[in-house]
Amino acid sequence: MTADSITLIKPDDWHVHLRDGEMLKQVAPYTARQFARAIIMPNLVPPVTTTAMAVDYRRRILAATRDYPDFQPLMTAYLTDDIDYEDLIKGHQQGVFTAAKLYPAGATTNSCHGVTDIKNIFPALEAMQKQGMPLLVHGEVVDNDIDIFDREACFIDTVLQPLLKDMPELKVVFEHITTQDAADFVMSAGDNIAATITAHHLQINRNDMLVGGIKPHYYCLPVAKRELHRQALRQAATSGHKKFFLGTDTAPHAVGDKESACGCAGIFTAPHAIEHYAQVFEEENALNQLETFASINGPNFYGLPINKDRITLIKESQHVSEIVGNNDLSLSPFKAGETLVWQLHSD
Ligand SMILES: NC(=O)N[C@@H](CC(=O)O)C(=O)O
Ligand SMILES: [Zn+2]
Ligand SMILES: [Zn+2]
Repeated sequence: MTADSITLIKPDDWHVHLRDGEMLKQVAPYTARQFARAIIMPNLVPPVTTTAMAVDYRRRILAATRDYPDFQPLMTAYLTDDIDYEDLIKGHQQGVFTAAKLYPAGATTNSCHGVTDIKNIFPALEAMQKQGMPLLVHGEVVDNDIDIFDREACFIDTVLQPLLKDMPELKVVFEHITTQDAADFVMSAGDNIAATITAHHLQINRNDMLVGGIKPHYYCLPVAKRELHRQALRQAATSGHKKFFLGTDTAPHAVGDKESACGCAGIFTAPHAIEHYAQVFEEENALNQLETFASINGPNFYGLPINKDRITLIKESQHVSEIVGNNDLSLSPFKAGETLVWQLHSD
């Protein structure tokens, strides 16, 4: 390993939105090019709630990534108040569902079919706990009287901690954490609790989104917080601690849906995901921890094998396209128009 080139075990992305239809065809190859496996989020319209739907969706993903035949999508179920938990567990046992996702109803994009009260899904959660099937959570409360910047911290106190009291063995991934509160909570919790951290929450704080004009392409949920939280996330990610791993939460929306009077939440980080992370780790003098975060902690938590392939990143600057896609569907990648330090070497 030299300072201008690093080789890593091929990474996995533990939080990805690939969407469907034309969008799926456009975005999936970016993820498949860099990552061996990806946890596929189920918030389609309609959401992926049954094993049969997941099998179909996986087929469409494999078709969209046929140029990368080794890419493995890992499917998740979207939990609803009336989820059929026998089908859910059967899907897990058959190897279709790797995990299940909890969206509090109304918390984020396409979450209107989400769970209105966690008690409604206790039978499913009890069965998951017994099976060792991970629960992935969008950790924000939705109460109107809770400030948007406090919604993650409030979720810990009012939902997550009580849940873990009732189900102390449940495996939980606290997705896309954005606060020091969440990082501290995960550190102090049992080994059954871990967290994903996005590249954008390591790079931007709320000033980047709001100072000098509103930047709709930096708007996502959970929303970026103040600088001290970004620093806490950088510390957690680069610590090498086994509880933190890579999950981009790449969440593409058409440019017109982002640049709108009521813009959608989600940042499209897939095109240069691993390169964004490499930049952060280098800035923190922690490139030697990148492999642990990107390629080892995730599979260890999920109980999956570590990948055998490797990737190489070279220190060679590159320009991020302003727009990708076509006229019918154009997308703005994270850091559009800017220059990146690292480049994924393609053979
Ligand atoms: N992160 C986001 O801002 N948006 C995600 C949903 C989510 O992960 O909350 C999306 O599906 O667009
Ligand atoms: Zn989310
Ligand atoms: Zn997401």
